[in-house]
Amino acid sequence: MERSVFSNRSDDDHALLPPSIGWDWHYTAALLAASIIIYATLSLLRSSKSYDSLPVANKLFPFEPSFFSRIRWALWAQQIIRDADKKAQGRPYKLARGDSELVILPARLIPELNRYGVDVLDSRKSHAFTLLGHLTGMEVVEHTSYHVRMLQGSITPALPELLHSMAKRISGALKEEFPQSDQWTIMKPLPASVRCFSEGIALVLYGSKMVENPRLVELTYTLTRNVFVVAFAMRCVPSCLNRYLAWLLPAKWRMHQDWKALSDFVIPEVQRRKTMILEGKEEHSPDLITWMVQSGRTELERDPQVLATLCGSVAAGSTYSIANFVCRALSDLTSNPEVLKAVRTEILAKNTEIGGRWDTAALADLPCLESAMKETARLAPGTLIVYSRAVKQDCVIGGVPLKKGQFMTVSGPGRAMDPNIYEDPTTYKGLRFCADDKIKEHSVKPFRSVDTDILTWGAGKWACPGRYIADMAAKILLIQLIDAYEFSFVGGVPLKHDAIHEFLFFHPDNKMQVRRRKDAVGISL
Ligand code: HEM
Repeated sequence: MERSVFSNRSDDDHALLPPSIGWDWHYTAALLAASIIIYATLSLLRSSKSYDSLPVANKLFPFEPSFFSRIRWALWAQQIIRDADKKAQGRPYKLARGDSELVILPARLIPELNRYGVDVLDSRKSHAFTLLGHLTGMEVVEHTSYHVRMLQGSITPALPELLHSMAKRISGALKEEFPQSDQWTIMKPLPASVRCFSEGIALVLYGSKMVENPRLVELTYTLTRNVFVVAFAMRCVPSCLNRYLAWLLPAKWRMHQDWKALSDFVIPEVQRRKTMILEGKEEHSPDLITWMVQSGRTELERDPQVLATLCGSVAAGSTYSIANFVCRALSDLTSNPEVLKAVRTEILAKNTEIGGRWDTAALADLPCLESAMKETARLAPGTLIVYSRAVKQDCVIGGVPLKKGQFMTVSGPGRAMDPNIYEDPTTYKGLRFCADDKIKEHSVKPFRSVDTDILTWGAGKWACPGRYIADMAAKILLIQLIDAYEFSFVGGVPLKHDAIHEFLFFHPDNKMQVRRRKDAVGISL
């Protein structure tokens, strides 16, 4: 009997096998059916293990693969949360985000939530999870809040001292990045604003000497951009694959280079400042590195690599957030010329009153600008879900059982668009907070304060620790832009905000027209 050169089986052996066993569609169909049954059973078992009976948003049927929730959330988060809030009518529900099922609690429970410590509801773990810390190089924020403590306890009180040096850097960048012509010029406001704020943030992070290095300032925004590209793209991919697929992204490689470059700047500087302290030659400089070097108590807080990573993570949380906010505020003011006029009149009057000598008290005394900023933040917050926490211990909040390992959060629009709190909530009313009957109530709740109705900064002990910096930096840019420029939309078409996952943003490619105002007084802070 002749044998195939490729096989050592005889033809008789083949005769014993069922014909074309590998490709028979019956077997394929049986395999598929078995997989579906196993998957459905596992899904049902998983959902039967659920400890609550909360309705689930963004899931079409109980055993829908989570990949579909992921993609829908990445593309249509605004619509999903709006519909879910409407259906829930202030009751808790769950949101299938694809990476996990988040329990969405109503904002009225925030006072009760605030009573729990980080051992029960952990913001750090939640931030690291949301921004894929293991892929973006920011995993360390899960283990320490040293940078948060320094921002709250050292940088914020030093802001009056930082005002003029920050204003100088932002104003210098403004002249470079915004057109100087009095003819209408088309430009992209987001990248221009990002560069302005990177100057201010780099000053806060590294101090007045290091900020002179343009590459370090550039890293403040390129690292941020790459971190977010990696996080946004990989949030669309099942968790088990993202560790590998991330390497297909050019942004991931660029991000690695940026982290390395940042460490090369920061680590020697940390060592230098440590040596100065040992030699009793401590320098006074109100910046994050100086304070972190001076105050580190634990091994982690003294580790130069950790300090470099914490600086990078603060940059990631700040530059684009402020720039997005300011561009949305400008776009809202451009759509509402009567509000812009009131804000401009107020700024010019204040400038005259103080003889052009701006300080933090003057910045805090602009009720029309405050109101316009609050209204922009109310309608287009940086993120649709706020107060996100990882549950570290079983607990019951507002009658809802939360289990260790779950994530909980609060819907921002659910509160900020509530018609019981805001009249005509979907309409932009830039001066709503400084109207005669509201000004008293709102003067004690300025833009920078934690306001559990608008939730711009989250709430509680772990609300945004950079809000005072953001408020000051945003006002420095807005005041100068509003004095010096007129704005209009290209083709007269107003700009909308974009969203990816829960993040709302002003698209970097959005264009606006600007021209210098002939009667600008040239405010300089
Ligand atoms: C308009 C600009 C900004 C907005 C809308 C914003 C908003 C937020 C929100 C909603 C949170 C989460 C709070 C929570 O979990 O309850 C947060 C966290 C944070 N923000 Fe901001 N932020 C802005 C600017 C800044 C700036 C300028 C800095 C620093 C200079 C900063 C640093 C941080 C940090 C470090 C955290 C994490 C806090 C933690 O781990 O607990 N942010 N921010």
